[in-house]
Amino acid sequence: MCDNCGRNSAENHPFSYENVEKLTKYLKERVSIVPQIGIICGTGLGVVTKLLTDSTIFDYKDIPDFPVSTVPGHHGRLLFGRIGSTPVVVVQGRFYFYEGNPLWKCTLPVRVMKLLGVSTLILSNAAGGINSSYSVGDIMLVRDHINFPTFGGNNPLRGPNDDKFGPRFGAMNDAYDRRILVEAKGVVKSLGMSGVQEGVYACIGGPSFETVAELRALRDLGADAVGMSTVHEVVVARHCGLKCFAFCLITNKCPMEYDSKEKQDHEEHLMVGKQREDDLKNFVEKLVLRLTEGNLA
Ligand SMILES: O=P(O)(O)O[C@@H]1C[C@H](O)[C@@H](CO)O1
Ligand SMILES: Nc1nc2[nH]cnc2c(=O)[nH]1
Repeated sequence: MCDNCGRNSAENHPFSYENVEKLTKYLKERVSIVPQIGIICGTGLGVVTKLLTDSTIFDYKDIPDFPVSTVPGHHGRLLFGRIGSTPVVVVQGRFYFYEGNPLWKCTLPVRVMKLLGVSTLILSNAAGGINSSYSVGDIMLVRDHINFPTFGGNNPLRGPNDDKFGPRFGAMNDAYDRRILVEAKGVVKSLGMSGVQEGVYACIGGPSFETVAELRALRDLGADAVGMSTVHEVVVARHCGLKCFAFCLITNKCPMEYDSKEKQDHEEHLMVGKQREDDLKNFVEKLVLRLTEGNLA
């Protein structure tokens, strides 16, 4: 039984194929673009929306049955448009577990994107740097993740499985598409971008940041960066067969020592995003172009 809504089957569940289809129909009736690539913007990373031409914008509050965002600095918009000639849909404003949302709701936009026609998902986030060689403003290409909420059973796929989206049990050893990662590294090289890393992203539930002991434990378990999002979306995206690529903007160095002067602060994270805006915009633009040209999207 689903402990979020008390239902025993996927039928009529708010995340059921039929209900997501209904929600998607509302959008399809109002926009002619059929998006190929979906982009989820992390905190302070909304600059990607400036790349769009031919755009149609929906506020979440105007889409029937769509959740709304509550986090400061976050828009709540779904944007359709083109980057170059590639049709895309951009989710600007996530839904977080720490806001009190069940994980199926946090990940609803992923299923909506799937039914809109998306085949590849680009996800971004703001994250704290755990790896001691990382600096504020670095970009980390995600090789893999550690999904801590799932260790405790908090998985967005918990509850009745809707086979129309994907199987009950799904592999996650190929969560991040290797070929897209290679292309992304090619883009970094061609743009001459500095401060780019590759590593493992760990997700904790938030909203409180980590203690020093927690950060040391994360480091010892193999995490290079830590945040509060992305992994749930990747789980749901892989379940319904979307290819995934993710990157983090390292907005702060995590305080690994008790006398550390580093302090995690949401407002500062937003500012770091602003400082790296141009690089991030160019990176996403070139990546989308390359994926389209190489038939990888
Ligand atoms: O959407 P992301 O993962 O970028 O958001 C992170 C996690 C918190 O919402 C916030 C903390 O500054 O940024
Ligand atoms: N959990 C977590 N999320 C972040 N988002 C941006 N920085 C951080 C951080 O240091 N920890």
